[in-house]
Amino acid sequence: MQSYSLLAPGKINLYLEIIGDRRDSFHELVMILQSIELADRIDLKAGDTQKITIHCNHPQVPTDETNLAYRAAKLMCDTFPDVYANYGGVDIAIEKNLPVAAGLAGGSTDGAAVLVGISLMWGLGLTQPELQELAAKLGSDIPFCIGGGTAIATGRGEKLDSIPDLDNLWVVLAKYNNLGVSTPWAYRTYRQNYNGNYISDTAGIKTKSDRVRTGSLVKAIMRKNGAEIGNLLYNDLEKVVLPAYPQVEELRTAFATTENLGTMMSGSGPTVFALCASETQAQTVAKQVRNKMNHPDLDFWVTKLSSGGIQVIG
Ligand SMILES: C[C@@](CO)(OP(=O)(O)O)[C@H](O)COP(=O)(O)OP(=O)(O)OC[C@H]1O[C@@H](n2ccc(N)nc2=O)[C@H](O)[C@@H]1O
Ligand SMILES: Nc1ncnc2c1ncn2[C@@H]1O[C@H](COP(=O)(O)OP(=O)(O)O)[C@@H](O)[C@H]1O
Repeated sequence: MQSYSLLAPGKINLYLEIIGDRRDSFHELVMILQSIELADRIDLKAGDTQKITIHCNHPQVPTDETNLAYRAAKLMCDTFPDVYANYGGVDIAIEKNLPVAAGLAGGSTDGAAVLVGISLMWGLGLTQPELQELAAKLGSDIPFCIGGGTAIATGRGEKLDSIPDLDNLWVVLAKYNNLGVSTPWAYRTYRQNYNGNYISDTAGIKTKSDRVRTGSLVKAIMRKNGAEIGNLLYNDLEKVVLPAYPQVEELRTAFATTENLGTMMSGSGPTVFALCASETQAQTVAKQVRNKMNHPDLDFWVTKLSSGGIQVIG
């Protein structure tokens, strides 16, 4: 087939602990990543000339070689040059439904969809581990985006262990539409302020000596116990993003005054989310926070947690 349409879901971080600083300029992490149903749509087709082209309906998304979808296509062209020569260029249309620079892996999931789509379009038959190995070359969150669901991510975020998928809960997302947080800035600021927390140095990684606290959250996820999961949400990057963006802290406080399972910033932010037991609860939380904040630039989404990653829809 010469064209494919794919859904590229976003993610939230149920847990993000920075446990070390690495010599390769990345941080050593323990995360629990969770797909959501809110997704971009990617339409791929073979181009007429040996070129990669990107179209996107969102003005803040670059359509040049910095787009992660472009970089994913380029990686496939460079890795399989003979196949590329037979198929001509790649034409990519991105329908952006995920907010941009939001901590929801918007660019990463588009890149993941392009890897999956090109593998199908060129008949490469790459397996999930093979796709994830390619994905790790593009960004730390991209291997997760391929398979999605619920996973423990370690290393810089690219080493994945699946745990039973959580798809029985709902989530409200809120983000100021004129505010984005740069992921490199968030980690750099963390390094500047919290580097002293690391005490041992093994194999080029300075690590904290105290134990990672994901155990109880994993158990709560296995039991699908929403109340426990909500109590155990955690994100180290809140320590740098909330003080620098008081309006995000205010939003988080507004969420905390409503009836939900738990609230947290996702990834490097600035999206704040609340986990909810049902769609009705999620709609009520969104309405209450919208009324309380009464801010024209604040956008809300109600979506469900999802067990799926990149999905081929046509
Ligand atoms: C913070 C998280 C949480 O899931 O997501 P987002 O908020 O971006 O969605 C991820 O760690 C983001 O992963 P991703 O967006 O793929 O980051 P990358 O492109 O690999 O890295 C961007 C930059 O962030 C810093 N970085 C990233 C990952 C990591 N483990 N340590 C780091 O220090 C590095 O400075 C790196 O150059
Ligand atoms: N396909 C893409 N979708 C969105 N942003 C992209 C994409 N490719 C590159 N970018 C760039 O990546 C930056 C971070 O956006 P995004 O991936 O949505 O956020 P995050 O890393 O917080 O999850 C954007 O400001 C944009 O310049």
